[in-house]
Amino acid sequence: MASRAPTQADERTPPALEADDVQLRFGGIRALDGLSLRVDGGICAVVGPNGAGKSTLFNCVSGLYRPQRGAVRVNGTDVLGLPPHRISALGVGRTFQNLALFPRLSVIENVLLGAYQRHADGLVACALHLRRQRRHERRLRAEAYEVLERLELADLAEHDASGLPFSVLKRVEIARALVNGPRLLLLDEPAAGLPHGQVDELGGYISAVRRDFDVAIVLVEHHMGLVMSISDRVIVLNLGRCIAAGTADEVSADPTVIEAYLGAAR
Ligand SMILES: Nc1ncnc2c1ncn2[C@@H]1O[C@H](COP(=O)(O)OP(=O)(O)OP(=O)(O)O)[C@@H](O)[C@H]1O
Repeated sequence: MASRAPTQADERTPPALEADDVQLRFGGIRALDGLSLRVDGGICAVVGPNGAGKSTLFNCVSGLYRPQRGAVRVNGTDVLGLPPHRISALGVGRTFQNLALFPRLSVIENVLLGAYQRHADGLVACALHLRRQRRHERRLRAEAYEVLERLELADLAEHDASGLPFSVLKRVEIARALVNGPRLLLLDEPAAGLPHGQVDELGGYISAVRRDFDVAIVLVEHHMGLVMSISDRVIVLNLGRCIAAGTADEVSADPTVIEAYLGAAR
């Protein structure tokens, strides 16, 4: 495909995600050590050896951790110090390394939990206005159902999460992360625990979500086959810093990256 010169609109669009000199220490451990990176859109993989700071980065972006220094911007808005539900309302959805679904709730109830997250600061007001609350609940349920339909999961809406295949639960978790219409979706190791044969299918699914929901996706992933096949860009972290960024081919040929992985394996 021929490349085109960036337009003025492109230049004005803030990055989907930007981290600027972020530092987060746990006691003597520097989990993020002056991390800076920029994600403009598409599918961007964040990779790196164990302990590089990948999950810590996600936890800072989604408001679970608060760095001691630096800035994190989502679509140009500074999110540091905001609580998770405010960040969710600003258009950030995420999944977790270990499935965070409630097995005894139905698929749609699990997805609804994602929608309630956006309204966390309005719950008391809702409780005081029950009729309005019921209308509100119906609207959220309709939104959740629509996401399930778009992800071809609507047939399972009333099914308990328990008993569903692991690969389906992964999709339900993605549905929950999409219910608030995020502009940035963080996927934490989506391939973890999947048999090898199902990883390609998951890759196709993530690419379809990116297209159909018009959302920028950042994924932390150890499965290099998945990273190489779906990522527009790859960012490599080591020891809490960004050591390389580029296409999958560029970073996999980068001597600094090879050394970081070999060093971690020694
Ligand atoms: N809550 C915490 N308390 C103390 N140390 C932590 C905490 N969270 C992360 N760390 C430490 O911060 C560093 C970065 O951890 P992080 O989980 O972000 O790495 P990662 O790149 O996601 O690793 P992995 O690929 O193994 O999941 C590690 O040394 C880890 O032990």
